[in-house]
Amino acid sequence: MQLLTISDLQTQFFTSHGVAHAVDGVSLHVDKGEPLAIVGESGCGKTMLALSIMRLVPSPPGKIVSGSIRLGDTELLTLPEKDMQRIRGNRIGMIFQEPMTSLNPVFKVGEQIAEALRLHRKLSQKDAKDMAVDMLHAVGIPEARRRAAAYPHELSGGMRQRVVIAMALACDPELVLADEPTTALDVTIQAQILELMMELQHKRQASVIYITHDLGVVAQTCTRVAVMYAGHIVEESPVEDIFHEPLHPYTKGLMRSVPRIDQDQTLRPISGLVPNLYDLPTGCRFHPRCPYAMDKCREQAPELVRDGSRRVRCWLHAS
Ligand SMILES: Nc1ncnc2c1ncn2[C@@H]1O[C@H](COP(=O)(O)OP(=O)(O)OP(=O)(O)O)[C@@H](O)[C@H]1O
Ligand code: NI
Repeated sequence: MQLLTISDLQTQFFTSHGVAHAVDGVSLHVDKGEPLAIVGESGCGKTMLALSIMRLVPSPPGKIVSGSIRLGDTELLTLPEKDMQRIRGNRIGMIFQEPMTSLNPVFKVGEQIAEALRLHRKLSQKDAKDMAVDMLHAVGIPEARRRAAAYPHELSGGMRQRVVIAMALACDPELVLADEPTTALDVTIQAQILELMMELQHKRQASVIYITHDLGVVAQTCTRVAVMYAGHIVEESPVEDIFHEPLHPYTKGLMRSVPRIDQDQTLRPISGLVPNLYDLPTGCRFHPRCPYAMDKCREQAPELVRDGSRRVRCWLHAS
């Protein structure tokens, strides 16, 4: 069953350089209880896709220009702002890279979680406080009752991110948007936080959109992967398929850039740069970096074509 259905979404930035198509005709769905990964290099539109779902695109200069985003039966893009406020933090939880973007430095962490519960779940002061402590305990914070009285700056980065996860999950959201939730943390803490998120996701049957640069990270945790390049989805596949046989040359390049224990440890990033969104190449947006580029790729843009459970935007796979 589909929980989130995005159709032909266009999110653009209007600046003195021109118009950047940050999210350029994205269609994507997430099933109930499913963890979906979105991967791609910096500047491909991953964060703007997530912010579009929350209706938090910085505006101006950004704007959702067209398309549809449905959460269950609710069309989010036409919802009045006050109804959207009831969805944020309640039906949709958010976890960002930097925990301090979600935490208020002047309130105790337990109070911040309790406040969300009072607001969305209409709990009494005491019940909200108790539940906040339970949540801190659930995300593996030791001495949760004592830590609930701490201010964000009194906690380590890893503990702060756990607080953010506790806050994002407190109201039992149907959908969690996690935008590089562990990038700012130590590698060992990263693995712990990831495991914790996935355990909670599984327990609560929440859908998750997990945004990351790192294909390696998604291998064990997600069921499906969407690969973004220059505002487009260029491939979407079940996770086993994408690791076994990536279809798009860009996905192949991303896979090769993942260091593997069983092979040599050298990183082999894709050569060349992500195109400037204000000055896109003709034809396929990846052709200047593509080792398989043909004349056709320079001239005509391929469509995202479905093939069974997979979708790919590449002339090599357009039969
Ligand atoms: N405040 C802004 N003003 C103008 N353009 C912006 C702004 N924020 C984003 N953009 C445009 O949107 C594009 C997509 O940005 P986005 O943050 O979604 O990338 P991303 O894939 O999340 O990258 P990263 O992996 O670095 O987080 C950028 O390349 C840029 O052209
Ligand atoms: Ni981003």
